[in-house]
Amino acid sequence: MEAAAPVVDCEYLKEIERTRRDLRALISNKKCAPIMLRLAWHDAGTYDAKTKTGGPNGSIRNEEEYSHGANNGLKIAIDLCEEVKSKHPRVTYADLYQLAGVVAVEVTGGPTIKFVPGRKDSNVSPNEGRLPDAKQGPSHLRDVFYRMGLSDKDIVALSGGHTLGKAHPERSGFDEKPWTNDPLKFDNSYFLELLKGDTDGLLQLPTDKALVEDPKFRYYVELYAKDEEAFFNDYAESHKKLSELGFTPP
Ligand SMILES: C=CC1=C(C)/C(=C/c2[nH]c(Cc3[nH]c(Cc4[nH]c(OC(C)(C)C)c(C)c4C=C)c(C)c3CCC(=O)O)c(CCC(=O)O)c2C)NC1=O
Ligand SMILES: [Fe+3]
Repeated sequence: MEAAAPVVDCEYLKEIERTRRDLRALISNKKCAPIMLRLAWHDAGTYDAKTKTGGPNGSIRNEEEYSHGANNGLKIAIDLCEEVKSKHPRVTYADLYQLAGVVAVEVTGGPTIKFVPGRKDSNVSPNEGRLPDAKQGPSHLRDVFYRMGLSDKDIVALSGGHTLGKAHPERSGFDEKPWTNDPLKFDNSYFLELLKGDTDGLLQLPTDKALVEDPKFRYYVELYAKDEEAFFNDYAESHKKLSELGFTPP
């Protein structure tokens, strides 16, 4: 059942700013920026541009969806967001999760991303299998991200979000390793590590390695490794695009 879109009036905008402040405190105090960023992507990354289904609509809060294999561990982030939601009930889950992703990037030193509120919640969860499979390569990445309506540049820029966090064997089966030496600092070090190749103690998924194997992807990896400002600008643009898939700002 589709809920109504929120009325984005002056009061809603003030509530969004109060929510942003609470998210800044929560994410800083609990050092949970990586999992909050992953939650925001996993809600948005189900979008299908052809059928206009899925996308940033808060549906990941439903057990049917957070129980999907690719979402293992995200109930932790959903429960942390519930603490904020209970203080700001007017804010939709769809807006809350995307605002959490924007704040997660900001508090770890990444680019400021302009947040446009107004997403409506949906209780309809897409079937499992819309998020990319980390064990595959370039053509799979293109299949999944093109389905969302995103580009090669978006794929590489968004993968740079792996500058934060680490894998957890009990969630994805990968070794408990970060991608970079400072998993709580948002910077372009992920791309420098990709070009270095394997380093003991650091993680590179097959989909990460795909970015240096494919010449079109590699062009952007080399650009972002040498120019952090170019990465920040492109990341901010791709992050906003992903967080607004299927959403027409009021
Ligand atoms: C491009 C393909 C891609 C794949 C296949 C992917 C897969 C992937 N991402 C992460 C963790 C993971 N992912 C991310 C940001 C992230 N993830 C993501 O891919 C999507 C959503 C499309 C799959 C995007 C587009 C972004 C962008 C910012 C963070 C911050 C963390 C660390 C979380 C933590 O520390 O708990 C894991 C380990 C989960 C765990 O064990 O806790 C895996 C298997 N990430 C990818 O980029
Ligand atoms: Fe990821």
